[in-house]
Amino acid sequence: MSEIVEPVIGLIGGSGLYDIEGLEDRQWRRVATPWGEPSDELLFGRLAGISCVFLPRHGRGHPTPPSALNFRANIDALKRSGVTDIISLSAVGSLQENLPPGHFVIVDQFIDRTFAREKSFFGPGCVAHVSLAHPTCPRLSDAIEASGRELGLEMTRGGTYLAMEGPQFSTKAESLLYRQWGCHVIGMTNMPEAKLAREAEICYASVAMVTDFDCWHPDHDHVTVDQVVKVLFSNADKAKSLVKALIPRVGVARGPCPAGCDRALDHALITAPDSRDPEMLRKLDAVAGRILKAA
Ligand SMILES: CSC[C@H]1O[C@H](OP(=O)(O)O)[C@H](O)[C@@H]1O
Ligand SMILES: Nc1ncnc2[nH]cnc12
Repeated sequence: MSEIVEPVIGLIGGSGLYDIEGLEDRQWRRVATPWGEPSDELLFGRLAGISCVFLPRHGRGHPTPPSALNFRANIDALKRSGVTDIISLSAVGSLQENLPPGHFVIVDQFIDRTFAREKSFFGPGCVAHVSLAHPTCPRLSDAIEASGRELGLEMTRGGTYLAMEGPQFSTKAESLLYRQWGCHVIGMTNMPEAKLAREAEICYASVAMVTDFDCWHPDHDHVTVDQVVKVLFSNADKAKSLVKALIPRVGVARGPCPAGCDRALDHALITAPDSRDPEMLRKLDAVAGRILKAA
């Protein structure tokens, strides 16, 4: 693959981010998927002439908790809409002293402790195993870092996001354990989102915006939603500036992803062509269309 691609940027807005300002030709549209309903309609528009698609992760008004999110429908809907790059914007708790509320972390690793979610597009009738050694896209993360530095945001490049099931926040014992594991931030949503983006061959990067110190810190109150929401709004303003700066940087026509995110399925399918379930293949039309059409 050597062609030049015009990126279509997908933005997944987490808690506190239910809209994107400054989009031209804005249109909220329902996108149907074989995996069910996404969290909400998708907002289509252009920013600096670049095509963007925004999805509020929990829906407008935040009706949907983390465990009830249809992650497969969300990622499929973005893929089906032509999205090449996903920037996830998320509220997180901090597990490190040097990452205070208001700080942004460009996540590069995850530990997935979620257990009540559909985590793959593949399954009986079409089995695939993609690599997740490096679950985020370095090219996209470079662009986020450059834009964040330009804006003077307090930002750290690299960090491990502990994905918990929720909806309750962690116990102190859990929080201390995750610190021992070397995790930097904790949230409830980036998994299986990042896994599914990889299966769908979409570059994925995550901006984790710290709202609290979870419950491990001896000098801070334990996390509450009130406390999170207080910080959320100032984080959301910074996130909106970041997005505005970032889109022209990510949106330039470019070649294939140097890390291979856009070719993740090249060596992942193991089910022999004549053992594949046609119904399953139909559902995979958007996610794995590139590779299935070539087969
Ligand atoms: C309102 S605090 C807990 C909530 O916020 C985070 O969600 P998101 O990543 O969509 O910003 C966290 O993971 C929880 O779902
Ligand atoms: N402390 C925390 N734990 C899990 N998810 C969060 N989102 C924001 N703060 C959080």
